[in-house]
Amino acid sequence: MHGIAPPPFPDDVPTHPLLVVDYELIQAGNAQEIDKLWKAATELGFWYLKNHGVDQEVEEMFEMGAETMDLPMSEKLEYEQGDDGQSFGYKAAGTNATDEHGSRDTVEFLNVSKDDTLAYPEVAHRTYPSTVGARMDSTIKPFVTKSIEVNNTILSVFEKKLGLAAGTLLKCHALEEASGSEARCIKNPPKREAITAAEIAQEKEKVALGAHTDFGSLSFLHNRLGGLQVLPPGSEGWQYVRPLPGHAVCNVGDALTLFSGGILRSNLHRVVPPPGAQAAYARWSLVYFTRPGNDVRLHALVDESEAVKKAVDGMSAEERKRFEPNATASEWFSRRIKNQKMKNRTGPETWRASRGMEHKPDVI
Ligand SMILES: O=C(O)CCC(=O)C(=O)O
Ligand SMILES: [Fe+2]
Repeated sequence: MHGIAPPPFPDDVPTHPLLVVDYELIQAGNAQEIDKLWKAATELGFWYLKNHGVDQEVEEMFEMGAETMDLPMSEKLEYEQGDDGQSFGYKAAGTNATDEHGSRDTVEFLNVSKDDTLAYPEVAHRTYPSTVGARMDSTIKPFVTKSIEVNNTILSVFEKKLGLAAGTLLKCHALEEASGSEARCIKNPPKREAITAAEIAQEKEKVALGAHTDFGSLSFLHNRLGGLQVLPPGSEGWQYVRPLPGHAVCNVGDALTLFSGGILRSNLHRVVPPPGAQAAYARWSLVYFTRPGNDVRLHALVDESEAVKKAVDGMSAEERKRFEPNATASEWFSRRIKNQKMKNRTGPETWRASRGMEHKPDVI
């Protein structure tokens, strides 16, 4: 982020191309662009988003993240995530499992709640390090507000495409309702040496953030260095997503997969160290997660949409059960958060209990 500019993403590393969606055209209701977004969201569940207009806010959020991670560890730990099954606060590196064997993640991050941001200076859920309060009004609120706008625009496209009445999905993500929605700033520390294409091919790189699907509805992600990988449907191997300047990476999470009866795809992804010479640099990323209101029940909206009903009717009985998890958004979320924590681990079963809508639950 600071100092010398990192080298570019290497050319000899295979990447998975994502469709590029133009946010301005989506806003303007351009039918062709809406079809492209729909294709991306239903086939891979990931796409690039350009012309989203949040660049300045993203830069400032990265500054806030760097200021926070530079605080003494003792201060950061005062604001560590609690045991309440919510993810807000600071997470130290190595505190989550990345797989069922208990390998540890290498990322530290700071999660700032949407509710705390909008309520500030009142406290909705919890307090944060001094660096957060100092930038709540100038940096965090503008980022959160604009990200919500972008994600809500996309939600309303999905709503229409699924044949749901206007406002059905937006109501599940009402601004004034308490939710797990949050901004996350992530730091993965640098490696001493470059990671070669041969090592990448042999999958020798250490996983920084284990294979997962996102818990909520929509993720609006900004990164600069490589490291994000997707496991495309039908593929056996992980593939890098190349960061493109000015382009966010957006993806669908479990809640939308559940609401849509699997029509919208919540795809597996993970983070490994950046490839090639980029590995010697700290990797920063920033996400805004839109998640349903805490009390919203997660289930396929079969009574509200013919398309969703048809999708669910076409499933095996076993598959259909996965789409009736009998959980509210907050129950779904806290189960996943708690069971990935190393300190709650009793064995492989703990990590397995953290799984969501992954199509290959065992992959790492
Ligand atoms: O850092 C990234 O590129 C992705 C982060 C991610 O997948 C997450 O925080 O859920
Ligand atoms: Fe993710």
